[in-house]
Amino acid sequence: QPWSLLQAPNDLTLKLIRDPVILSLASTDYGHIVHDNPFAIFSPSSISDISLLINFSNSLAIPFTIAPRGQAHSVNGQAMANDGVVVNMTELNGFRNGAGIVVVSDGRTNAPYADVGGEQIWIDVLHATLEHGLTPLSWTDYLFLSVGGTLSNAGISGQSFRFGPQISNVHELDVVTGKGDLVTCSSDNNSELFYAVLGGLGQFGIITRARIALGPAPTRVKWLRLLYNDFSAFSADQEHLISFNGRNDTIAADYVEGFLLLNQPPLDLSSFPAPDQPRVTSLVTQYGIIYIIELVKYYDNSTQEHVDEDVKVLVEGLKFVPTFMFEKDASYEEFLNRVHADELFLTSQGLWDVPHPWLNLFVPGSRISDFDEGVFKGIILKQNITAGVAIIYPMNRSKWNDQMSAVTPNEDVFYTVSLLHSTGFDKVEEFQAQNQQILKFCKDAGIEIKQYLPQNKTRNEWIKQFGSKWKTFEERKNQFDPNRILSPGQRIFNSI
Ligand SMILES: Cc1cc2nc3c(=O)[nH]c(=O)nc-3n(C[C@H](O)[C@H](O)[C@H](O)COP(=O)(O)OP(=O)(O)OC[C@H]3O[C@@H](n4cnc5c(N)ncnc54)[C@H](O)[C@@H]3O)c2cc1C
Repeated sequence: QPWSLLQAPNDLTLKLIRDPVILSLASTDYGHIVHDNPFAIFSPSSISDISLLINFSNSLAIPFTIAPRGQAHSVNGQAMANDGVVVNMTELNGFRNGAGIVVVSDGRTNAPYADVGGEQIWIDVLHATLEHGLTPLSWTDYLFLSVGGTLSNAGISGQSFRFGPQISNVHELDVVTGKGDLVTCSSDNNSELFYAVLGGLGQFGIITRARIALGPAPTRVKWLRLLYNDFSAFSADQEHLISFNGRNDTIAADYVEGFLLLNQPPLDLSSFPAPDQPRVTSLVTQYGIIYIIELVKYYDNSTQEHVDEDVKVLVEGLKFVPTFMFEKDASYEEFLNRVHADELFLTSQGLWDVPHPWLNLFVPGSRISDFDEGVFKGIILKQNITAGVAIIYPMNRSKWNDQMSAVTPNEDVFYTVSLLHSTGFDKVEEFQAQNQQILKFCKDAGIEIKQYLPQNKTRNEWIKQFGSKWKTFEERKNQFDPNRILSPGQRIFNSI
């Protein structure tokens, strides 16, 4: 009943924007595929404004839906609210009435942390913590994402094998629940809400502050790429690299990811040194598909002396194609913020704000070779549409906490596979059809994948996605958002 909003108390009405231009901005996202029109945008100037809005919705006979919008870097309308209200979280930052970013370190006894507003973006968290010689431990590849947005999913990158996803690096949260209560929660205090919200797809409450674990910041990185023509050697080496974790942290890599290089236009080799590009091209042409391990070792003044030796030990015995190892040295920030350079370039070419029919999957380690055969070498290589950026790397399930809402395959090692397509508006359906084909292949082959940043449509698909966690997920919804008003764009409790 969105029109009831027009009878909202004055102090709320003033912050509800119905300007058509602003409304249209909130009806799109990084995917440019789904367009849900909100009734209004809400510009909170304090955290209690969010409580007021939720309380008002709950007071109505038919409540309206509410979607917190971080950076809207979702690709399937997850931060939209059709005929509901989109909360522009960024306003909390603008008015400086949110939690801001406060770094706490007494330098001696307690482990350092940062108290960060849910609306803050990770690049700002990085800058604020680096000023203290500190850094969060777990990252996403791209840093212009909001803290509330990534914690509602998991927040994964090449550091996850070692430190777990970002949701495993949070000590405490402030959350405005779907009942309008502002609650502080942690693993010891209101733990049900804490675990619900982490990976909870925005279903239980709006994160207004997160206490993030920090560690000493390195200053520089050794950044390596190793090329493989054989998938089993590639995946065995990736799994070998992530197995150092916990066994020998001094020589363990700090980041392990992987990419595909496919013999499909456009073959972008700009990240390889110019003199090497011809021989990389020959390799790709010869094999059709090349797998790349991307590996990083951090260092600083105190470890500079032996970092080269550490890297040598790390790559010893790895089975990449001889001489196809590329190494560079970069600052820690340049490495972490690497995707921003691509963003600036793509924006300058008009290729950033285009449709993104992405598919992100978690694949059980025991079936990753079948996935390679059926999907990479099968569906993707054989079809005549370009793969975009294809990422693949393993993670250790032991670093995930099963009490949290986030779901993973039920194996010690599982892989994230991200097919990050960007395309013209006329080609979206072709990519969506390919994504469906991949999901069908997994189903038919009995590969028990989980979607990351899930895009399920039916209730049954959601039940399957959450598996044994579905019952708890549903109970938590009843407990914290009984009127089912939060984040309707995920299409979970309003699915068909
Ligand atoms: C270029 C690019 C690179 C990416 N790389 C990675 C990566 O390496 N690793 C990774 O894990 N992800 C990655 N992502 C995905 C990204 O983490 C998610 O899409 C995330 O949701 C984006 O954050 P956001 O602030 O844009 O969230 P939004 O899209 O604004 O919101 C996402 C969901 O969270 C809800 N939400 C937003 N704020 C809050 C809050 N404060 N409290 C509760 N719920 C909230 C929304 O209602 C919505 O349902 C990438 C995305 C892009 C576009």
